[in-house]
Amino acid sequence: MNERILVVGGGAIGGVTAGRLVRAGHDVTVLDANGFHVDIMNGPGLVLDLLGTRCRVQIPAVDRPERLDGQFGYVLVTLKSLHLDAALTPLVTRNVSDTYVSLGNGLVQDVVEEIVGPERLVVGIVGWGATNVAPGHLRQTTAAPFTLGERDGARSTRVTRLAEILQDAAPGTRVSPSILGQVWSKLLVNSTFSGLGTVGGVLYGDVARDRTARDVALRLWTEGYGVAAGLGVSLDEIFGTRPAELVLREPADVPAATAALNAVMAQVGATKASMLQDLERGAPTEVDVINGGIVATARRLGLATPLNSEIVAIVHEYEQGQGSPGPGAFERLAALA
Ligand SMILES: NC(=O)C1=CN([C@@H]2O[C@H](COP(=O)(O)OP(=O)(O)OC[C@H]3O[C@@H](n4cnc5c(N)ncnc54)[C@H](OP(=O)(O)O)[C@@H]3O)[C@@H](O)[C@H]2O)C=CC1
Ligand SMILES: CC(C)(CO)C(=O)C(=O)O
Repeated sequence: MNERILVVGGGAIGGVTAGRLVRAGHDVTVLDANGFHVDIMNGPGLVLDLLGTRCRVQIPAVDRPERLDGQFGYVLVTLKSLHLDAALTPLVTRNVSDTYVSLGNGLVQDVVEEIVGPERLVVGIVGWGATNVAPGHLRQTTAAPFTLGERDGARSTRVTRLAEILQDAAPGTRVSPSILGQVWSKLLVNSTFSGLGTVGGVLYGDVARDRTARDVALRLWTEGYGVAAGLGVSLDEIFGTRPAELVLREPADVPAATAALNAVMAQVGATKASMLQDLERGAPTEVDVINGGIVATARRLGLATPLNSEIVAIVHEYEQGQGSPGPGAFERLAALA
């Protein structure tokens, strides 16, 4: 079995994953569009702050697909959604691999599948967080496994072996027989806490500490949960919590839902949403596949998602330079709730 790994997008998630895999002895190449970042990977090596411990790792890297040689057993797709088409189409044309692993947030597996075809798709989600500090410098901020799966739930040889390999980057990595349940559970986390962290300009944990934001968070979660239920997806446990525990059906649910929310925060409270990081460096965000993914699915199902729609609108305003992240956004959302 070909175990060469190509990581496409050597930023926060891809660069940390590649660095950890190289340190564990795997055959890894990174394809990244940023030539300066690539030169550092090939030269002095990436500076990686791994949960408080700094190291430097050299990683073979190229800045364009024509510079890749041979075939790869796995292509790990760790790109922002806006770059998927430009990055993956040339790889498919060059037939570099039979397996592409979609690891982005939101409903990106659908976009990856469109480009690579259903046979070549493995779906994954990333439980841990990282920050792209600067070219050549990445920081892993929280620890949690990857979860992987075939769309049809099969425990194939390729996904089983990939989970073994990725254990070396994120211990606890596993194969799920219901990966779409995982994708949607993660989507609830991202739409709620990345959505609110981004509009408010705060960490996940700060959303839970702010009374107004916390109240909106539980309503936003409940809105997304209703869409997943409408779709018939059975949601998997995420960060040790069953998604139903954060749902508000009546006012009496607030204490238990708040306790469940705090349990999630105990694991990921230190996270700065990657959408917020994008806004801070003036880059477009992934809001259209995160909160926008929920809105689009809801529309197909005839469901209303006012809070998710408002987050999409607010983030687009910020992207266009109208306003900037701050707690005023929590009040704007609370007024809708
Ligand atoms: N950061 C996090 O904590 C988490 C992120 N995710 C998800 O993982 C995915 C990746 O996010 P993240 O690692 O933060 O993103 P980053 O922006 O840090 O990394 C993406 C990298 O891909 C490069 N790139 C852009 N276009 C291309 C291209 N055409 N070909 C090759 N490389 C390209 C970027 O270069 P340049 O910077 O020059 O554009 C950048 O180095 C996203 O979907 C995100 O939502 C999931 C869980 C956690
Ligand atoms: C860090 C993590 C995993 C939190 O859910 C994430 O997805 C993000 O910030 O984009």
